[in-house]
Amino acid sequence: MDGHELLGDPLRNRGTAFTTAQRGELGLDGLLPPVVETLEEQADRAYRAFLGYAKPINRHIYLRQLQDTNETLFYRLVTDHLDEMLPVVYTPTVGEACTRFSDIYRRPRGLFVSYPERGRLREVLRNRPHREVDVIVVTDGQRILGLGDQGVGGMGIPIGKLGLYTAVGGIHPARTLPVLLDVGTDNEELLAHPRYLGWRHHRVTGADYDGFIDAFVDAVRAELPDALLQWEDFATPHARPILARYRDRLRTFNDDIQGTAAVVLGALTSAVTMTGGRLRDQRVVLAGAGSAAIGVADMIRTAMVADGLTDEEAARNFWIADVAGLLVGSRTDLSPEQRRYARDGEARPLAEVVRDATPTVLIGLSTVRGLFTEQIVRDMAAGTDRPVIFPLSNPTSHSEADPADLAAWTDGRVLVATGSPYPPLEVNGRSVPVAQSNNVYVFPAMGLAVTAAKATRVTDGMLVAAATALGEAAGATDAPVAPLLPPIADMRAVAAEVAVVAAMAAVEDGVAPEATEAGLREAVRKTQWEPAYPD
Ligand SMILES: NC(=O)c1ccc[n+]([C@@H]2O[C@H](COP(=O)([O-])OP(=O)(O)OC[C@H]3O[C@@H](n4cnc5c(N)ncnc54)[C@H](O)[C@@H]3O)[C@@H](O)[C@H]2O)c1
Ligand SMILES: O=C(O)C[C@H](O)C(=O)O
Ligand SMILES: [Mg+2]
Repeated sequence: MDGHELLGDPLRNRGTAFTTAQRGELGLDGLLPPVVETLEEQADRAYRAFLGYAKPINRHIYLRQLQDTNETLFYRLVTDHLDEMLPVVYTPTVGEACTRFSDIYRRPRGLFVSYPERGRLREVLRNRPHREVDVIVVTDGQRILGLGDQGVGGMGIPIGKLGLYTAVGGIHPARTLPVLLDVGTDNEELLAHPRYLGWRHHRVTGADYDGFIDAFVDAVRAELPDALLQWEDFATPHARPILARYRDRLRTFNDDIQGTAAVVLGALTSAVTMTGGRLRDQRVVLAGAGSAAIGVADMIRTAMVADGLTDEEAARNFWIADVAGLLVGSRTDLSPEQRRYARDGEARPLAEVVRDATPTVLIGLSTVRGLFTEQIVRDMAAGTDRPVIFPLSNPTSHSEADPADLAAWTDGRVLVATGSPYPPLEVNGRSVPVAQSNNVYVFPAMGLAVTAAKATRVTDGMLVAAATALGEAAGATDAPVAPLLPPIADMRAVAAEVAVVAAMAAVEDGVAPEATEAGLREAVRKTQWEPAYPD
C-alpha cells in the first residue's frame, strides 16, 4: 500500500496525526499539511466543523463522511459527545438519511446483497471489506423505523446500528459488517425516483423471498460461521418467522423483537420500583400488535410469571389493540402469537380499551404520531397515581406522544420513556432527563456478550438477564421523579456491565464455554476497542 492508498483506508488513516517519522517511512511526505496533531486536536477541529452545520441531516452527512475517512477520529468524537451525537448518527436523523439515501449517497460501506445475484451469494460475501467479523446487522429495508419501505435506503440502519456496536459496545470497527438485502421495493415513489440506487423492481415475495433468505443464511454460515447475525427492521410478516427459523441454528437475534423487549422490561422494572408496586400487578395496554409490540408483551409476561403468576394469569394483564381495535377471540386475522392475548367481547378502539381496562402502563408501538391523545391520557391518569406511559414509535415524527404533553395532562405524575430522544422535562423547577427506551441500550451489550463469552446462541435467558441488569443500572429508587434508564453518557460503561451479566447467562444456559464472572469481565474488557491510534 503506498502513502496515497493509506490515506484512503479509513481504518488505518490517521491524517494529520501521522508523525514526521511515519510520514517518511510510509511515503506520506508532501501528502499532508506540515503540522503533526494529536487525536485530541483533530477531534477538536472535527467537533467545531460538526457544530458548523445547523441541520441534523447535514451533521449526519458530515459524520458519515468522517467515518469513511478516519474511523478512529470518528469514534473518538462520537464517544466523547455521545449524548449530543447519538440523535445524529442514529434515531431520529438516521431515518431521514434512509429516506434520502439515493440523494446523499457518497461512498459505499458494507455489503449490498441483491436478489439478482442470488446464485452467487458466497462470492458476494467473500468480497466483504474485512475478513474477520464479530457482528453482522442485516435489513431488507421493508420496515425502516416507522417510515415504512425504504428499499436500498434501509442501509442507513445497519450502518447506524453497527456504529453504536463500536461506540457503545466497543466492538472493533473492522469486525462489523452492515448488510442490505435488496429484494426490491414496493415504495412507488422510490421506484419512480430517477436517482434511486436500488434494484428497480417490486419486492420479491413468498417462496422466492424465503429461498433468498435461506441462501443468505447459508452463505453467512459458510463464510462467517462465528459471526452474530442481527435481524433489523424486517416487516412483521417476515420478522418472527425468520427468527423462529434460524434462532436455534446460529448466533442470531431480532433486535426489534428481542432487543426492544429487553430494554422495555428494564425501564418498566425501574418504573415499578419507583411506584413501589409489583410487576405482576401491572395492567398493560399496548397500542400496536406488530412484531415489536408482541415481543414486548411476551417478555413482560415471562417476567410476570417469574414474579409469581401463572402464564394464563399473566396474559390476562394485557390488552393489545392494533389498527382494527382490541385483539379479541372473534377476530379471524390474528397470528398465533397475537391470539395468546385475545380477550372477550368486541374489537373496540384504543380509547375505549383504556377506559375499560384502567391500565397502569400504556405502551405505544403503533407508528402513529399523536395516538395518545389528551383524552386517552387523562382517562388513564384518572385511574392510577403514577401512569407509566411509553410512546416508543420512531422516529420522533411517529411518536405516540410528546413527554411534555404527557406531563401536562397528568399534572406531572407520568413516568415516561420514549423511543426517540426528547429534551428534559421541567418538574417542580427541576430538569429531569427523559429516558430513551430504545434497543440501543441492549444490542451493543449483546454483541459484546456473545463475542467475549464465545456464545453459540442468543437465549431468552441472556435477554432477560440483560433487562434485569439494565433495570438495576438505572438505579431507580422510590424518588418521585428520576429517569427510568441510565444516562446516555454512561452507556458504554453500562453496556460492559450488561454484557457481563448476559455472558454469565450464556454460560448458565450452556451455550458458552464454562467461565467465572471474573473471567467474563476480563474477556469483555479485552474485547472493547478504544478509539486511539496504536503505538
Ligand atoms: N423504541 C424502540 O426501541 C423500538 C424498537 C422497535 C420498534 N420500534 C418502533 O415501533 C413501531 C412498530 O414497529 P413494528 O415492527 O411492530 O411495526 P408494525 O408496522 O408491524 O406494527 C405497527 C402496529 O401498529 C398498529 N397500528 C396502526 N395504527 C394503529 C392505531 N391507530 N391504533 C392502534 N394500533 C395501530 C398496526 O395494526 C400494527 O399492529 C415502529 O415505529 C418502530 O420504530 C421502536
Ligand atoms: O432504530 C431504532 O431507533 C429502534 C428500533 O430498532 C426501531 O426500529 O425503531
Ligand atoms: Mg429497528
